[in-house]
Amino acid sequence: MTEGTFSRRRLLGTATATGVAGLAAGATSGALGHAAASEGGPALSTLGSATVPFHGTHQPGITTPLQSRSHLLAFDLAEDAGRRGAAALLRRWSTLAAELMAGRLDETGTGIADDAGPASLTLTFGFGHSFFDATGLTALRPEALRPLPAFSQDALDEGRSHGDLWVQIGADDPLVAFGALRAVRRAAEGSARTRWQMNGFHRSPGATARPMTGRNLMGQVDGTNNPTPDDPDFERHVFVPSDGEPAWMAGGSYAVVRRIRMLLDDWEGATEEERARVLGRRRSDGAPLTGGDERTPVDLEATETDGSPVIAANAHVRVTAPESNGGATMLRRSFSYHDGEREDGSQDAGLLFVCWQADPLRSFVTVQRKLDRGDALSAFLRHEASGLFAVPGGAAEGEYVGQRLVES
Ligand SMILES: C=CC1=C(C)c2cc3[nH]c(cc4nc(cc5[nH]c(cc1n2)c(C)c5CCC(=O)O)C(CCC(=O)O)=C4C)c(C)c3C=C
Ligand SMILES: [Fe+2]
Repeated sequence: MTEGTFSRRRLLGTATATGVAGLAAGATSGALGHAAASEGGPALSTLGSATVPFHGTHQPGITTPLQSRSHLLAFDLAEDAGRRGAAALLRRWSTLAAELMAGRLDETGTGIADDAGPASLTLTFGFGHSFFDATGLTALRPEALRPLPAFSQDALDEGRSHGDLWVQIGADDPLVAFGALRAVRRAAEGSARTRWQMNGFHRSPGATARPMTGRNLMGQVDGTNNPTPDDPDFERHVFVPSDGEPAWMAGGSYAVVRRIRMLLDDWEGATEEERARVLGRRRSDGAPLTGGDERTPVDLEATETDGSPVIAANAHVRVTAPESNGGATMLRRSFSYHDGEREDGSQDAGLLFVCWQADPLRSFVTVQRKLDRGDALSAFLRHEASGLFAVPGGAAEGEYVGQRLVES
């Protein structure tokens, strides 16, 4: 993370955080950012002033610490847009993203984010399976983008699934995120129409007494066993290598997006023991049932005195562990959502599950197939929408995202 230069604003400090592991640093700086407004000028806290670079090997919003607000959007190209229209749109979006992420928020043209800093704003762009037919680029569609298989527990709403283009917006301020959303939509006018939009949230930096892994709406500590950028195999698991196929995906990654509703009344009606057994970890502090604290590795071999496994055969952490899936690994970067009440009075709430990997067949599909066959947590979940997107590598200075594809 770097600091941008703001001639119009006074910065109160700096924030440094890189990668998912940097969440703690971001949270701490946010907490310190309550310093009062200085006389004669608006107070821009370290939370507001934090910037994430747009240009680089990888797109932002993948290893960036989770922000507290997100908008996920899919677009379908206008019928007459074609490859040329798509290229022009990607150029407009990239210019916009670079400006907004650097803190030039007046570029939204809306006034919504006036007075705010970029608040770790990120914009990430991807291509769905249908993009390639719509633009005549079918020959360049990656093998890895073939549609996900149907899973027995899927109840997918097609209107809220898939799409030619995908945009992920994240920011630590809701007005900044919404301003970016309006600007992204406006730039698409005439070239693409919104297919679906989902709005997510996560804990605000500084909201906890000490930086810690966030919780989902089931109250579980979620994200503990994510790979981190310091892991020697992190790049290999998450990003397409520089000599990978197709060449335009070098430095890119594949995002699987699933809208997973939680049956919160059922979950909250279960005992604490049952909830722990379902996951294989204690809900209170995220520690594995085999002992230690949140960071202690789960011991999948441990048995009770009667010989039964401490971590049940269908416990979520056993079913999803790389050891149970031939090493399959993904980076989970999910947001919670809440869209009010359903007709039956239950909450329309759950997880906008987003995971990142170099090979979705090897990672997400392998694990989801196993979950589909027998995962205790699945009884409390409903998979309602799905998308798979090829997210190209980051743009170099002077380049736009996806240029290597649409100009090849
Ligand atoms: C196909 C992949 C996965 C889906 C879908 C999924 C849904 C899902 N998970 C939780 C809550 C937790 N998951 C946890 C661990 C975990 N989950 C997956 C994969 C999927 N989860 C993996 C690969 C792992 C890590 C396994 C390991 O190596 O130990 C945890 C435990 C804490 C953690 O490590 O993050 C929780 C909690 C929900 C609520 C959910 C759907 C809504
Ligand atoms: Fe999980």
